[in-house]
Amino acid sequence: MSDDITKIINELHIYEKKLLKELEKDENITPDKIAENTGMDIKSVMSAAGSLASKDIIIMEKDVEEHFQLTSDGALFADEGLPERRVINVLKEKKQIPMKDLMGAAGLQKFEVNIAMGWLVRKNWAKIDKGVISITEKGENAFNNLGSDEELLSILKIKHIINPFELPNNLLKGLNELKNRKNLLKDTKKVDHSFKLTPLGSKILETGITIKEQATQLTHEQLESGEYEKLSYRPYDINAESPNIFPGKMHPLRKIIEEIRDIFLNMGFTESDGDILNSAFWNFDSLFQPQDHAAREMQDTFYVKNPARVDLPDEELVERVARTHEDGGETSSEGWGYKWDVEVAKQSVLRTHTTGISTKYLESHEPPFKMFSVGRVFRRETINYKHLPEFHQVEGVVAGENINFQNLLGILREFYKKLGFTQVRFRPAYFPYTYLSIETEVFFEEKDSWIELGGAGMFRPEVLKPLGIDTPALAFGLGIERLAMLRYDINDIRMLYKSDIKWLRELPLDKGIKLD
Ligand SMILES: N[C@@H](Cc1ccccc1)C(=O)O
Repeated sequence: MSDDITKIINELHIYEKKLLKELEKDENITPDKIAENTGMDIKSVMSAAGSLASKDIIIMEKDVEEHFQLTSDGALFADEGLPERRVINVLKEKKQIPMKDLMGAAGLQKFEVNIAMGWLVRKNWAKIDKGVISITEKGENAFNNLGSDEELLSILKIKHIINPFELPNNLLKGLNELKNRKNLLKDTKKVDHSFKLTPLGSKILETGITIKEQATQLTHEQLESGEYEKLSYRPYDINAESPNIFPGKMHPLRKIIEEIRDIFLNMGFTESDGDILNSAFWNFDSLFQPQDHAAREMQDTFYVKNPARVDLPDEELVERVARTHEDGGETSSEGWGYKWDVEVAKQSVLRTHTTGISTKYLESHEPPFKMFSVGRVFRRETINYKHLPEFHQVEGVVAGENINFQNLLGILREFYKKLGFTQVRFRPAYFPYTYLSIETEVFFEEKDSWIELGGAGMFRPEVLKPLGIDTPALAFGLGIERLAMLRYDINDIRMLYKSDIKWLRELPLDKGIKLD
């Protein structure tokens, strides 16, 4: 216990100690007096007191004192008498006054007439009948006797301010009567604080507190001379509550993109990128996607008006691609058997996938290589909880003599495993540019379902040959937003783009399955 007390004392702020010392000298000391004695300002006294109270060392008591003063109407009535009194003074002799003569007869101001009549009747000092006011017996008696309200009024006239607790009962009655009248009194409330030691507080004082100046900021000299060793320091309460701080951090989508980049870089891939504004040639034609393919339709693809056409690469390459579309060119394929149109290939589009980056890379690099790329893609989708017209893909291509379908499955499995998804499966799919083609799905336990995350396959010779590649090449293009939704447990893809500050602040970025 005494250990605890010492600990509490050690953690007291110097202002708290000063306040306690003052209380030790005089247990009825006021906050103002403490401020005066210690040289602290009153705010510091009150906050030290608040802090002591929160630690149960003192109790803060609040005394609210109410005082009453006269308003200007009140002061007028105190000087001249209440309006009904002034009427009685005249009625005592006249016995009756016609109502219309009241103002002149009793010397009332206009606003006092109604007040006088009201209270004459309420106090039963007069009766009104057919426009004539006549005095009652009670009124006769009142002539010589001041009411308690009037007595209080005359006291207020001299004292100006009174505290109800100081009044005897009869005057308290008078106060209540005056309070019931409109506009005669105003009250002011004064709050006084007083401090009482709790048993813990008394114990602390018994143990004894010493006030030593404490070092708050060390100077270079104090450190150098070793003086810091002799200074006294106030210990910190490391369990004290602290405000929440929300430092800047990476956006969750950016975070997962960075993770994905790390994974591929660590797997020995080279990063590449491409333009968002692309020619249909790179986006579609280089991928052996026929010019009447459904994916090229206006309702799926954003065609750009300005520039409406994009320059094509060198003519020989274009020619090789054209021939492959028409009759298979140098490949053993028969092609699509239609007349290829260079104008269609020149159309400018917002890339619908990142696979065009891979064909461009294949065209300008010699295998063997492993390339990946992360980028935004655009499709004409109606916005809903699952779809956005722009999203991210991670694209990859691996080309070399011995590259095969097994390698593709292995790379995909490895990639998802590193991201924390261990159950991956592949389903047959179709893309015009790959054979074999697959869709990859990962199993998401919390939803107990398989979720489709992207396409992959072995590039067809119709793609590779015109680009000058003679080795096999595997390729994949995987959605990133869906992975982010699984990782951060959100059901609506829009959350990733909404800048919901509460969600962003509270989301733990390291959430997710731990990597090995
Ligand atoms: N480009 C395809 C994915 C894919 C990439 C590479 C090979 C096969 C498929 C898509 O957008 O879904």
